[in-house]
Amino acid sequence: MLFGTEILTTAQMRAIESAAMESGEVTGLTLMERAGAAVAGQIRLRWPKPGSATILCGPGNNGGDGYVIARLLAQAGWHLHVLGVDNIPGPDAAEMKRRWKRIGPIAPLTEGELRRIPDSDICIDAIFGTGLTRPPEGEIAAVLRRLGQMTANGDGRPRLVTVDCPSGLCMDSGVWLHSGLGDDADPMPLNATLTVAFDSPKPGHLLQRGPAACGKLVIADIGLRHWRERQVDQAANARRSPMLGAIWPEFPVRDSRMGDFSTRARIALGKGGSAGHPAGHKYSHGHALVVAGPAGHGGAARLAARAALRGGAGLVTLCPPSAAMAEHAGPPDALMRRKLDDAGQVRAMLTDPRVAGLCLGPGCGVDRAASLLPVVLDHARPCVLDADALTALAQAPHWPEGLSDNCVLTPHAGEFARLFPDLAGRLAETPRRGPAFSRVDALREAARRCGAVVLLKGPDTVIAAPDGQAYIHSASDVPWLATAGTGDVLAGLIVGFLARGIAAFEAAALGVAIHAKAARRFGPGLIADDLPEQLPFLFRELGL
Ligand SMILES: NC(=O)C1=CN([C@@H]2O[C@H](COP(=O)(O)OP(=O)(O)OC[C@H]3O[C@@H](n4cnc5c(N)ncnc54)[C@H](OP(=O)(O)O)[C@@H]3O)[C@@H](O)[C@H]2O)[C@H](O)CC1
Ligand SMILES: [K+]
Repeated sequence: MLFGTEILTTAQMRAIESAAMESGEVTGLTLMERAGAAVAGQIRLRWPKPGSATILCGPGNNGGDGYVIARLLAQAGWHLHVLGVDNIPGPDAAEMKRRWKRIGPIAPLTEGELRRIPDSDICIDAIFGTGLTRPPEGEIAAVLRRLGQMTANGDGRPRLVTVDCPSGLCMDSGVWLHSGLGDDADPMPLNATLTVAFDSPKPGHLLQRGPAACGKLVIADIGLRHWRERQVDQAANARRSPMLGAIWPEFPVRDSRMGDFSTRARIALGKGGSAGHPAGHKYSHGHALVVAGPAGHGGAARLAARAALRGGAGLVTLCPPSAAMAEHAGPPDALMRRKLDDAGQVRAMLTDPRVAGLCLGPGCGVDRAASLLPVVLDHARPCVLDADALTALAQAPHWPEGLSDNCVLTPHAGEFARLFPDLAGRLAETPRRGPAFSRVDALREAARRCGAVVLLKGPDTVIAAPDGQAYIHSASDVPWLATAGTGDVLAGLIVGFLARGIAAFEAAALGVAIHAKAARRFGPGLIADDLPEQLPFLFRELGL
């Protein structure tokens, strides 16, 4: 299943590029010309009136792209300053450098030179691309630092455009590589207006610092689709490289092999939802249980239950302890209530085969979650474990054993650190070499260890299944989603989808995407209560 597009690691990208060139059907020079033309084209699209540009060219093929851009912008009437490394790069970049030299000079790529030349309308960073393996140091680090200072105000002048990626960012993880020599030796994080990347997004464009560093991300087609599909399929068939996808609902679909988001959502929800059961009974749409906690803490579970209802579960029952029943007396009237005081009562409820999903955690209290958890896990019913259930799980004697792949864990960073302290520790280390340990690496390992689907929440949510399949969902454009209670809504939405019969990995992915879409649709000022109310409109817009 692909929502929108695949994500390629830098190693996969290199392999695809090599396969294309080895086929003899396309040369490296042609690919470089297409890459440079794509960037020059995007610049001219945004700034149609020729202006002034400073182009910084590094020692490898990223620098080669920079020389192509220089030639094409010069031909379009732009006034240019080109700075480059005094080396003999690989043959393609060397040829592009020669072609540029017939048009204009190359000044040394030094901080002093960058200070000397007058400010331009745009600076183009073609220093490092996917070939970066270690932190920039010395003169290049100083250049990058100066570039960061010059373009710190993302909307001011000069604007920063990066070729393939911001230089210094590890494209497999989205973190800046550090020399360990201190701030003055390390480049300042870049803050681009536009990044034009080639063929496919890389994890670093979407994870951690990537979205802020890249600015607007454009993926340019440079004619590698044929080789990409072949390589990705071969790797998947050989089970060498499990799929890493982007859930990118707003992103235009590149080519016909991939369904767009609404098509995928229609297929998934149609399977278990009303489209699949035209004369469906409420139980055929699934019965979800949402466990609530002690009196005074009922809001979180009610939010989750409301989201499960709006998400399309046929029936949702909220299960508070007897002492808290009274506080759940209000709307929605569609919500059933049933008291649940001990593990024996959960066991009795779960003997009903119509219970197709259970949500444990939001507002539950750690002790109560811990007392109910063994029975929930014993029944291996599709479930979402969130919030207090995750804290209880981390303290459980047999953790990380006992889960199954129809279970979704939805930790935020703190809960993830309690569940997988070693993985959280590795993520927190200062990255000194690329490829740095990424959130995708961490989540794949977490899901493999515990045998469940794990979803790490954040502006760059990562979801992984025990077989290694993973998604990145980038929601850096909806910062207003990070507000109290939105996680409870997400847990409820996923359990609603589980109850509809959707498999855990897909239910988690759909839940994350629809949750963010609802926030995007509502806009700033959103509170968690608003999210479920957006769902009917969204489903209608998606044609569900
Ligand atoms: N994807 C495609 O199909 C195409 C990509 N293109 C462009 O090519 C780059 C990748 O080019 P590559 O030459 O592999 O890598 P870079 O240009 O990013 O950099 C490699 C050179 O930089 C040196 N390097 C790496 N890290 C450092 C550092 N910290 N300090 C100094 N120098 C560094 C590296 O040297 P090594 O010693 O490590 O070998 C290389 O000399 C891609 O991003 C696209 O822009 C094609 O143009 C079109 C097809
Ligand atoms: K770059």
